[in-house]
Amino acid sequence: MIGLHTAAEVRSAEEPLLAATPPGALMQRAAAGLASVCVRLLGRVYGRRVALLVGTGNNGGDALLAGARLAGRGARVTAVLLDPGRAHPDGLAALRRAGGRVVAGNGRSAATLVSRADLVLDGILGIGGRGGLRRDAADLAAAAADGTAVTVAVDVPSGIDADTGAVDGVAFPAMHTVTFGVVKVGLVVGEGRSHAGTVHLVDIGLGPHLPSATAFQLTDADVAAGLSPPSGDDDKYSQGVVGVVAGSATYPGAGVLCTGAALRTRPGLVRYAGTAADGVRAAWPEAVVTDGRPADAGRVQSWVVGPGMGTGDDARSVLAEVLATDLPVLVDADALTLLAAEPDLVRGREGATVLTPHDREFARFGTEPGQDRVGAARRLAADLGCVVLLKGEATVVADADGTAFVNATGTPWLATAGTGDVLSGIVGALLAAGLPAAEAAAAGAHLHGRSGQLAAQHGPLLAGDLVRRLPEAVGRVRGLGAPRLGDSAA
Ligand SMILES: NC(=O)C1=CN([C@@H]2O[C@H](COP(=O)(O)OP(=O)(O)OC[C@H]3O[C@@H](n4cnc5c(N)ncnc54)[C@H](O)[C@@H]3O)[C@@H](O)[C@H]2O)[C@@H](O)CC1
Ligand SMILES: Nc1ncnc2c1ncn2[C@@H]1O[C@H](COP(=O)(O)OP(=O)(O)O)[C@@H](O)[C@H]1O
Ligand SMILES: [K+]
Repeated sequence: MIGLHTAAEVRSAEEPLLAATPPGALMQRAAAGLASVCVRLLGRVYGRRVALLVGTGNNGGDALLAGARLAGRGARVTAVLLDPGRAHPDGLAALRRAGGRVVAGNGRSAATLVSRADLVLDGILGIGGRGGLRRDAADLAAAAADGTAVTVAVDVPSGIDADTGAVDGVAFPAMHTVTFGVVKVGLVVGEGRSHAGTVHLVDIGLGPHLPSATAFQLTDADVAAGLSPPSGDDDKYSQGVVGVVAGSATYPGAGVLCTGAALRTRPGLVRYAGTAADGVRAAWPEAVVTDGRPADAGRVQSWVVGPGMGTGDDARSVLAEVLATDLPVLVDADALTLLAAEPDLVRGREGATVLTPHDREFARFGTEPGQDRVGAARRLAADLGCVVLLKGEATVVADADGTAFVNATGTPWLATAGTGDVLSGIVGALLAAGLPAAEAAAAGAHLHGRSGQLAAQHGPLLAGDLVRRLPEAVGRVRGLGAPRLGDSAA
């Protein structure tokens, strides 16, 4: 698991480390790591044009010291100072000693220089930044975006909120972010994620001083740990039986996709109850199907309720029936609309409840998610005593105790009808397999994203493609690679 940290957590870890290291040593570690990523990105350093955007804080100091290292290897480095009287003195001196040039950042010539550079290093603001970029800085960020340079943010893209990823106005558009000590939450979620590009982590020794993280990103290995294959003692029941209430006579597709996703994630047994029974039976002969109520379906270890089932009285009574059990229940789509009108249906449930809203469904519970998506998911989770999975480019999962996960997988091609129904089936299967609810939701989002990446390798994907690629996604996450003809079934 990758811990995601806030600026305050970084500051608290820096304090003892700064006290225990010689003055300037930490910044030199950061600058060395930063320069080495820049060297890799440039390939050849000698003669390349490097522009440093330098603000008034230590973030600008990092850029200047890294620039000095690049100048020492023959790069033509120019520092563009946003506030020439307040640039980091040691950094400035080092750059000058290495033969770098310095210009003021408020003229047209500075913008031209930036637009013609091979590499632009953004050292305007780091974790001390507040709010969006001011005029001069915003013009330079625009020049970098319009030019052909590789754009690299120092620690965080200037103008993003390091804790939330929120952008107030303009922020630096980085292709790469070289971040120090820990991955900041704001680099992987919301607008911060798209401004950060590829994140490179440079170890500066913060580890022993860091408080435990409360937000995490799962890796393939973390997800694989929850996906152990069946043992010789297992039978179709012991793997966890999923109950699906989804789709309707008018919209059978949601039932078909959700049931298929549950089957393909953990093919023990899936029971379906609902009015799309004929469609589900035809698509998935492996499922046990009834057109009756959930109670008629037989025993299950988790329920998935909501996709395409409608919001009428019958749907409401089915939702209430499922929520009255003490089993884990995933509530999605139409069931979320019903629940938003009666949130007490989930407060105080004995079994876990996972809500999987997209932004519009989330807003039905009272407030828009806004730019702090982790905070918004945490607040709703705490209010309702549920796990909240807030969908998006980076899906966020929050547990009622504040533990959060930000998903690292996926592709914008997932923005197509029915992919949410597939996610519900995947998470339902993981809940039935016994994973704790927040982990099931986070692992489900991870697998869903991996399946999306596989399905989108050669172009657009449909929700059904996601279902088909799920076994391969599970195999890849477990490190098994793509199966070849002749491989043994074991
Ligand atoms: N403390 C340390 O020893 C280390 C710090 N590091 C670097 O230091 C950075 C943090 O440095 P600082 O605390 O100096 O903070 P910053 O470098 O983020 O700069 C803060 C300064 O910018 C001004 N400012 C804030 N918002 C602004 C805005 N919207 N427009 C214009 N000016 C604004 C503030 O008044 C303050 O003077 C980290 O992000 C990292 O890059 C690294 O070198 C590692 C070691
Ligand atoms: N731009 C995007 N980038 C990555 N994933 C996305 C994007 N837009 C949507 N998704 C994902 O696609 C799925 C869409 O779910 P949802 O909106 O419920 O669709 P539906 O109701 O049609 O099934 C979610 O898992 C969401 O995270
Ligand atoms: K920066």
